[in-house]
Amino acid sequence: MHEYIIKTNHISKKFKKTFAINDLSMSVRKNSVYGLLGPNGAGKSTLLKMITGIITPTSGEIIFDNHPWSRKDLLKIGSLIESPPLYENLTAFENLKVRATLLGVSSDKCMEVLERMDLMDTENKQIADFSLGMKQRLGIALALLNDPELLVLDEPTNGLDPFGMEDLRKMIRTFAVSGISVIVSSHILSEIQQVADDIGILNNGTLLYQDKIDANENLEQLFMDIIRKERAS
Ligand SMILES: Nc1ncnc2c1ncn2[C@@H]1O[C@H](COP(=O)(O)OP(=O)(O)OP(=O)(O)O)[C@@H](O)[C@H]1O
Repeated sequence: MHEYIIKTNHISKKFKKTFAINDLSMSVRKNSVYGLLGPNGAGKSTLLKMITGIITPTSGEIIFDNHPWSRKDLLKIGSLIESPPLYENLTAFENLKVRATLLGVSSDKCMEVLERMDLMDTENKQIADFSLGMKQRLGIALALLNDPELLVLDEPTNGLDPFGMEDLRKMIRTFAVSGISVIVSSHILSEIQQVADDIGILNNGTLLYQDKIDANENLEQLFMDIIRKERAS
């Protein structure tokens, strides 16, 4: 079995004259949670949009499961980037059913992902009556419909209260143990510390650090040191 679900080899993304991502090489281990950290504007969303095919790299290569990334790999990649694409006038189940029909996936699968995201009792509730936390979880349920091998979550806890954050953290951990690798971005260090196996620290489009993280590490100190050093150079 190959060790990495995704690797980027020297990828860059240039918008007009500026590089949002500059010569970035990262490796995400299979069945792990990779926490992508970086201050606002560091390039986190740009990187995740390249992995999920929303934008194309200006240069470099993305390797998915040991072969060059192609659009058909999107069938194995689930994502929640920015806000979840939900129809406010439909129920949770109906929202799932729309995507399931497109993917040729059964109604049973819709129920399975609802259960997995702890939304069983809300299947007939309209999205307009959903809390932000429920919407985020439904967004992830949508991303799970095609049984992805990689789940990409861009700041999924944004705007959630501490309970909502904790719920989501627990769910993210269950993905890694059930064979779904996860990339999750955040600028909240404690969030990432509690959920990630590995971290990458991004600043100004450059990956400054990538390594395993354990619960005892002072991530805040590490993050501040790395970013300060970079800003001083
Ligand atoms: N479509 C675009 N056109 C021009 N510049 C862009 C575009 N998308 C992103 N950028 C620029 O690229 C840089 C990185 O932005 P990006 O949104 O990837 O950062 P981020 O780390 O996700 O930030 P945040 O934490 O604030 O969401 C920023 O300077 C941003 O202004």
